[in-house]
Amino acid sequence: MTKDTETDPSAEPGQIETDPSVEPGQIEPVDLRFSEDELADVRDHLVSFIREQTDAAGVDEVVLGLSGGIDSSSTASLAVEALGAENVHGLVMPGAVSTEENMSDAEVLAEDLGISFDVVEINPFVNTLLDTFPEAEDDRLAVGNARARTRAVVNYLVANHQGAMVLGTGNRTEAAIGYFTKYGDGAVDCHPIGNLYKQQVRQLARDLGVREEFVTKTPTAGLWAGQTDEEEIGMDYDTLDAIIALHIDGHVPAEATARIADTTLENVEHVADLHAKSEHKRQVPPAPDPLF
Ligand SMILES: Nc1ncnc2c1ncn2[C@@H]1O[C@H](COP(=O)(O)OP(=O)(O)OC[C@H]2O[C@@H]([n+]3cccc(C(=O)O)c3)[C@H](O)[C@@H]2O)[C@@H](O)[C@H]1O
Ligand SMILES: Nc1ncnc2c1ncn2[C@@H]1O[C@H](COP(=O)(O)OP(=O)(O)OP(=O)(O)O)[C@@H](O)[C@H]1O
Ligand SMILES: [Mg+2]
Repeated sequence: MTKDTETDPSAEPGQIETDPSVEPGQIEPVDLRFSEDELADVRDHLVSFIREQTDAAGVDEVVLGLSGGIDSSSTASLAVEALGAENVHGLVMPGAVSTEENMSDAEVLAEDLGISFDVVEINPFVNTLLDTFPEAEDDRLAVGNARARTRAVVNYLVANHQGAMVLGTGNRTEAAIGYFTKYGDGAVDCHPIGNLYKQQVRQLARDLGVREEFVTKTPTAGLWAGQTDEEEIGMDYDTLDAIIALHIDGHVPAEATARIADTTLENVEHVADLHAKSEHKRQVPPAPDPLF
């Protein structure tokens, strides 16, 4: 969408900085970023949320998986602000398809934050599963989800043993379309950034001082070799954010959403379909109403 500086208050100089990822002349995305004051309030709010959650659970510590990606980097940074570095523990869990770059970035992030971390190789666990069910070996989704669920087992082993909570790293964009593994990366005690769209996560990450190369790297679930979120979902995150904010959360009709987001009606309908089909992932598993 091209910005109308006459009518768009967010385009006024000084209020919101230009997104450095947008090249001059490139179409600007629907801008969901906070103003400076809003961002400061949101950051405080998320830090307070982590304190409230740990207080309510009666724990001092949190653990979380560190993937080298922006979601875990931002969540870990918020946790350090909320609880202090000594109360945050990272788990770096390489598997058969993790890249060395991401795994070493995860360690760099932990070192930047001054938090303790373990490196846990998940291959032996996943291989044991595949030795038992060799017929699943070529099913990249089933195996990829097993990787995500193995990481959840490790998170909870450490959290139980240390008397800690497991912090989730899910954001609003992923939640809205069910882009997470049920009982994998979705198996956590709370999601501090769970109501932020991806572009707001990027904005917060920069504000928290996360390294720019971590903020701008291509998001990947890392479930199979070469996987990227945007390729699997079929559109870029800025478009996805816009469709979710306008159509799913804002109830703007589909055709108006396509116009405002400068995208196709097919993309809007695809996102609406993903949203509807993933409702079960955002709910507690159902049981029949009691008859008596
Ligand atoms: N209506 C319904 N009510 C109750 N259950 C329903 C259901 N529809 C499907 N199911 C069940 O749900 C299960 C399928 O869900 P699930 O096992 O999660 O699997 P599924 O959603 O098929 O795959 C996970 C997706 O999340 C992506 N992901 C995973 C992990 C991390 C990230 C990331 O961003 O980093 C992304 C991954 O790339 C993939 O696209 C099946 O058991 C299916 O039968
Ligand atoms: N190799 C890994 N080691 C430890 N944790 C992991 C690993 N891969 C995934 N995770 C956990 O699963 C979460 C979900 O992955 P997801 O890709 O959505 O987030 P991210 O990697 O932090 O950010 P991005 O979306 O930019 O890739 C991660 O934030 C992290 O907590
Ligand atoms: Mg990732």
